[in-house]
Amino acid sequence: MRFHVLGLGSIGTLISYHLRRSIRLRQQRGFLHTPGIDPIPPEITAGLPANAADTSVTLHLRREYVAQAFSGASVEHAGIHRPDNAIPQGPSIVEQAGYAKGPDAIDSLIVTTKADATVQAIAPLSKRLTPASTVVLLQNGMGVVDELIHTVFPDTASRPQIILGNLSHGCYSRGQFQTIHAGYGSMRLGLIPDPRGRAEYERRLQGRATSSLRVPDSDTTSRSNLSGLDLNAIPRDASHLTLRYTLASLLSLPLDVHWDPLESYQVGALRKLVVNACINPLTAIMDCQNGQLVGDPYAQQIWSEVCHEAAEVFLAAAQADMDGPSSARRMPEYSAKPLLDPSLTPSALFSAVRDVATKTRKNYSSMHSDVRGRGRTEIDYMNGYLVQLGKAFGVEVKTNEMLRRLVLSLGWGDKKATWQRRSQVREEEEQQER
Ligand SMILES: CC(C)(CO)C(=O)C(=O)O
Repeated sequence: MRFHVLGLGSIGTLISYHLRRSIRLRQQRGFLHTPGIDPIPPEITAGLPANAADTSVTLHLRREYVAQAFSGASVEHAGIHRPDNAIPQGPSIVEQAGYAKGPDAIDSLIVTTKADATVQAIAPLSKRLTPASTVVLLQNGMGVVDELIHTVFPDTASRPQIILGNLSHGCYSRGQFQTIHAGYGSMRLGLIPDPRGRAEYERRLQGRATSSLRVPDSDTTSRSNLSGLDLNAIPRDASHLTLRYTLASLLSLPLDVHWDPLESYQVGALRKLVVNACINPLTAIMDCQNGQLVGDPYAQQIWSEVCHEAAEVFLAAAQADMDGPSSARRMPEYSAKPLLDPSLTPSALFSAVRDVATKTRKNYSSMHSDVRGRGRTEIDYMNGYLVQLGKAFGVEVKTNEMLRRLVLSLGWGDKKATWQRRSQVREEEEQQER
C-alpha cells in the first residue's frame, strides 16, 4: 500500500509523522498501541492494510532535500516523476489489481496543500491516480472538491474515491519538517458518495447511529471514532481496498480522528467555513491575533453581517435543493438537510465564531500567516466561496465581497511589502515586551 502526502506545511508534516510512526510500530511490533493513548478499537484495526511491512509513505517536496533526513519515508521532488529510490515504496494495490497504467501508481494521496494551490498541485499526479485510488483533501475553506471534480476528474469512470477532512488541531511550522503541535484538537472525515454509484458507504451500526445532524462538539469525546458508521460497509473488492485502508489508517492515528456521516460532516464544514470567513480576513486586514477581535464592537458588527449573509445563502441553497434535483443552481455536493441545521442560524454561527476566536485568542490566523509569508491567501475558498454561492442563489453578500476585495487588495502593489514590514516591527516589539 502506497501512501503519498502532498503539501508538507505544518498539517502535512503532522499527518506524515503520525502515519509513518503508526506503520513503523506495526512493522516492528505487529500491533498498534502507544502507552498513554487509547488502544485502537478492533473495528478500526480490522480495516488496516493487512501487511504493514508492505506499506510505505512518500512525501512530495517542492525543493531538493536529502532523502535520508525523512526517517523511513521516501521522497519525490516536484516535477520529477521518477521516485527517489533511497527508501523503496511498498507494492501498489491498484497496480496489483490491474488498474494502474504505469509502475508509479499512487494508492492513496493525502493532500494538505493550501486550498488555492490544490488543483495545480494534484493535476500533474492525476495520471498516477486510478479509479481504485483514494484522495484525501485536508483543507481550510470550501470549494476545492468541486473544482477538482470539474477540472481534474470530470469523468466519473476514472475519478478516484474522495475523502474530505478538516482539522481543529493547532500546529505551526518552525521550518521544513519542524512542526509544533501546539493545540490538541480533532479531525473529522466525510466520504464523498461513490463516483460510480455502486456502493453505499454509510451503513450505520445498530443502536449507535447518530440521530441528529449535529457534529459533536470538538471537546465532547464521542464513544466511537466511527460516529455510528460501519467500516465493513465499504466493499472488500479490489476497487475499494485503498478507500478502506486509508480511512482505517487515518482513524487509527492518535489525533482524535472521526468518520462522520456526510451530512454531519457538511454541517461542521459549513460552520467552520463561516468561522474562517469571520476571523481570517479581519486578522489579516488588521494585522492582529484572533482574540483581539473578541469584544471589538466594530469587528463584531462585521461578524454579525457575515453570519447573516452566510445563513441566508444556506437557506436559499436549501430551498433550491428542495425545488428539485434538476435545479441548475443546486450546491454541487450538498443536500438540503445540512444547510437547514440549527447550528447554521445567524446567532448560532456568531456564537461559534466568538467561541473559536476566544479559544484561539493567542493565534495569528492562517490567513494572517499567508499574507505575511507567501502573499497569496485562501480567501476565495472562504468569503469568496460564500460570494459565489450568493451569486448562484440570488442572495446579497456585500460584506463577504468587501472582505474578499480587501484581502485581495493586501497583495496588490507594494501594500504587501508595507504590511510585512509593519507586521515584523510589531512582532519584534511584542517579543521585547515578553
Ligand atoms: C480557526 C482558525 C481561525 C484558527 O486560527 C483557523 O482555522 C485558521 O487560522 O485558519
